[in-house]
Amino acid sequence: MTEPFGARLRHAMDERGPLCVGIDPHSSLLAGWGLNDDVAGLERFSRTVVEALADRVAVFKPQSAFFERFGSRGIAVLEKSVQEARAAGALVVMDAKRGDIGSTMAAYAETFLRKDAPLFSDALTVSPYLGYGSLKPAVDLARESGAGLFVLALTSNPEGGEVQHAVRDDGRTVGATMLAHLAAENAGEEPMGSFGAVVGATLGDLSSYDLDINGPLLAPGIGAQGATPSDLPGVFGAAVRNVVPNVSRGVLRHGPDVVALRDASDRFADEIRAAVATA
Ligand SMILES: O=c1ccn([C@@H]2O[C@H](COP(=O)(O)O)[C@@H](O)[C@H]2O)c(=O)[nH]1
Repeated sequence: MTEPFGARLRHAMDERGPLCVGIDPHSSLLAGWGLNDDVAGLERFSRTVVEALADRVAVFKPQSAFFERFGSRGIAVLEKSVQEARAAGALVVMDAKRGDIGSTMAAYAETFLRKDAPLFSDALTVSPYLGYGSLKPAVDLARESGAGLFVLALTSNPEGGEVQHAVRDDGRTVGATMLAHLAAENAGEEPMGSFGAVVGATLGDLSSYDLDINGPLLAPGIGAQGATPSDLPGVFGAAVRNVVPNVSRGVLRHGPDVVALRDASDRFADEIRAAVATA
């Protein structure tokens, strides 16, 4: 029986630190690496990132969009990247942000969370904005497979607030409601539950939100979006121990040189460790 994602993630964070590096093959990055904006360039880029960093980061987060734009051949590269990263000992959070009515959500869950699926990943990002309950098939299959979910709660982009800060009839914001659903999923789990939230590192003081969901908080926004590791304690308060900070372009722009990629990743990892230690 596979250990649940929350436990596997906690061990990986304790061993390697919490940094999550994104695999985001933007066309501008491919160009910056001297690669063509084609499937061969995509493959070279992804393989280089995995080979350079799989022994040191806790988590990779491939951004599915950058692979999907090449159609079936791009998806084949994504499959290979996921499998190589997992085989090398890193956890993989697939950033595909799926969300749909429950019956379709079940098919998305089969795609990423069924143990024998070609794109099986340790966790998947999902959108709850068709209603949290629509995610139930993914929650159920994740539990069965020992996988996890990261539910968009308070996203890093400035436009997110019009939906996520909207106040409901019960006085809670939509984002707070998502956090409360996740706290319920994770109740009683040790060392932490497998159902995480996406909460942007860019958002400033979030002390009006209860981030204590007994699960991981995936925090994009460091680097290219302007947040820094030293912002983390101020944004997350006591919940910072459960934060998995994501950096994509901030690391990837240092490629294709493997040593430079490792140095950039190690620098972010050290700064994050120091910031969390002060909290
Ligand atoms: O709220 C969110 C949710 C997801 N993302 C994703 O994270 C990375 C961030 O990349 P950077 O290059 O470090 O800015 C990217 O894949 C986004 O789709 C996010 O930024 N914010």
